[in-house]
Formats: sequence, C-alpha cells, structure tokens
Amino acid sequence: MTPAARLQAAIEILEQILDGSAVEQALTGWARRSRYAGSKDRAAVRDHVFSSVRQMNSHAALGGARTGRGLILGALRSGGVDPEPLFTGERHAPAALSEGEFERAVPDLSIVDLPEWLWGAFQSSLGADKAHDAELALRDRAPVFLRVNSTKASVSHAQEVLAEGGIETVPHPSASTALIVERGERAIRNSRPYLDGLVELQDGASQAIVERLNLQNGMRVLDYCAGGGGKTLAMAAAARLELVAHDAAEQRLRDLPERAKRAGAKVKIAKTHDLKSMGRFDLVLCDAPCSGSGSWRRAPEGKWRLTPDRFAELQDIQASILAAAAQLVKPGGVLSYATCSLLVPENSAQVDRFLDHHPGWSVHDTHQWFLDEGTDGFFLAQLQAPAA
Ligand SMILES: C[S@@+](CC[C@H](N)C(=O)[O-])C[C@H]1O[C@@H](n2cnc3c(N)ncnc32)[C@H](O)[C@@H]1O
Repeated sequence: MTPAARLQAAIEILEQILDGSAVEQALTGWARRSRYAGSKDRAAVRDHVFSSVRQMNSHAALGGARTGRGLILGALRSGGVDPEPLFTGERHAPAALSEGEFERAVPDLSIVDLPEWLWGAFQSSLGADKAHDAELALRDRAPVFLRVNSTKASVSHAQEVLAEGGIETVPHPSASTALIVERGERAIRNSRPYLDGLVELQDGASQAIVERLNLQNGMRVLDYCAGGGGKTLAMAAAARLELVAHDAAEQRLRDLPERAKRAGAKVKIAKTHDLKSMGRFDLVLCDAPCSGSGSWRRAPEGKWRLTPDRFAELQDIQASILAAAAQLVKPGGVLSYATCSLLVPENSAQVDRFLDHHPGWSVHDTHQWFLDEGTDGFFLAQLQAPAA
C-alpha cells in the first residue's frame, strides 16, 4: 500500500469508530477485508487510527471536521506534513482537498483531548498543572515495557537474549525488573525469551506496584481481580508464595494456566464460591476495574466512551470489591488496592470511604504514579487489617 492508501484506510476505519464501532473491532474488520495489506501496512494504519483516537479533539480542530477525513487531515497538519501531495484522489489515495479544506486552522492551545466533564475531573483530582501534563501525556503512544522474570533470568541476561533476536532494550527506573523496548517491539511475541517465559509484556507501574507489596517467601496471597494474570505472574516471580488467582469473570482467567506454565509459576485458580472455604490470606490484592484513565495512551477510546453514570457505577463496584475482599484478609494482614486511574474518586476517596466503614483498619502505604516517569498512571493503597 502507498502511504496515501494507508491514510484512506485509516479514514474509513475512523468513520466506523465515530459511528460507534470499537477500535479493535473496526481494525480487525478492515484487516480481514484487506488481504493485500502486509504487516507493515497494518501497523501503519493502526498507528494512524490510534493517534487520531488519542487526539480526537485537536485533530478534528486542525482538520476542520470530526470525520475520518477531518481527523486524518488534522493529524497530518499536527505532524507538520502538507496533506496536498497525499490527498490526490489517485489510485487508492484520499480525494483531493476541497476549497474549504485548504484553509489551515490555527492550532488552538486551549483544546484538550478529553470530554469536557472529564477535563473537570482531571483538574479537580490533579490540580491545573498536573492535569495539563497528564492530558498532554495521554496524547502520545505508550512505550513498550517488558518485565524480566527474575526466577528465570537476570535483567542483563534477558537483555542479551532479546538483543540476539533484534530486540533492543534498556532498564527503566520504575522497577528493578522493568525494561523499555527501544527497537524490535513487533518481534517480541514470537521471540525465544518471550516464548520461554523469560520476559512478559507489562507496564513499569504494574511492576512497581508488585515490588511495593514487599512479598515474602511463604505468604498466602490472593489476587482478587486477577484478570489476565499480569500481576499474578509478577507476584509469583517476586517470592515463593502460596498464590491464588480469582476474577468475577472466570473467562478472563482462561489463559492464566498456560501463561503460568510458561513462566514456571505455581498459581491456584479459585472460583468465587470457593473463596470462603480457603481460609484467610496474608495479603489480598484488588487490582480493581476503573476508568482506566492512567492507561488511555494504550486504550484511548476509553476516554471518549466513559460516561458520568458509568464512572459512578465503577466507584460503587470498587467499594463493594474492597468490602468483600477485606473479609478474606487475616487479622493484621494487608489489603492492597490498586487502580490504573489518575482520578481521586477512584483512589484516595475510595480509601477514605473504606476506612469510614471499617473501623480498626489503617493505611500503611499509598502511592500515585503519574505519567511523568514514562509508565502508565496507577494508584496503590495498602490497608492493614486490625490485629485479632
Ligand atoms: C484492572 S482488571 C485486572 C487486571 C489484572 N490484575 C492484570 O494485572 O492483568 C480488573 C478485573 O476485575 C474483574 N472484576 C470486576 N468486578 C469484580 C468483582 N466484583 N470481583 C472480582 N473481580 C472483579 C474484572 O473482570 C477484571 O478482570
């Protein structure tokens, strides 16, 4: 495909997204219908689409319309690229620019790439400066992080074997196991170190959260919202634990046994009705469902689809998860509450709400990761249960 044909494909996919299709669904549908597109074409089209979903407001303003065509025009202008030689209407290129489209919008620095109500929530949660920094950071692509599985390799050994497959990495200060991929990211999933469980794809803040749990050999640990098991496997590598994974949506745990085998980790999977008979745990991690506001670089449609009602509903879910999980913590044990959110109502306000309803519990650690260190935005609070 020519660069112009890739732009036309992105225009059509963005139209479907604006009509309500999920981003991944629209991309997969296009890829199925476009067998002629090679892997480089698919990657380029994907990059165009994600970049415009991240910067929907600013690209629409620069392109003069909130349409697929307007977004791609705006994207080119925002990158300093003249659209005229690409918008030729020849072969599979986008149609030539109309008279109105020649007019250049002046970049408007007051535009934010968030819906208005969320911009208000960002400002009240983070303060004006940090809200501005976070909103700008969310316009960019997230770096690719790897976690070195320290039960299988040292960081330097993992880097060496990754480099043999053309994957260049550097250690990242967010966690002792974290690597940033500088080159070769598309080769990761088929690389030997990935298939042999020496490395996993995992954001640096997720790794940092697990380091902060201070896990010790012999602890009984429950990952209450284990999902795909990213943090479960990081915990398994951090110490020799009696480790149980649970998720209300059992199908989300489907791949965990296979992933655990690859990583050489021992994890027991528990259904909700099994939990009560399993005794109490030294530590229960609740990596709760949330707005995802700290990870909107990776899943940018979340910021446009989230509604105030859903945001309120998520907060109720978080409170009920914390209340249920607290009953599974031993006296004196720890309930660790994590979200990939930057917003106070899901984070410290949720902790305050829990403490109001659970006398005797105390907070012994809280930390907010913003996007300024390169990781996703995350929050962690560690709550200690009263002694018996
Ligand atoms: C943020 S994701 C977890 C990600 C995962 N810990 C990881 O590191 O890959 C939140 C998970 O909470 C689960 N969940 C939602 N409601 C729940 C509930 N009431 N009890 C337990 N898990 C729940 C969701 O199915 C989802 O998998």
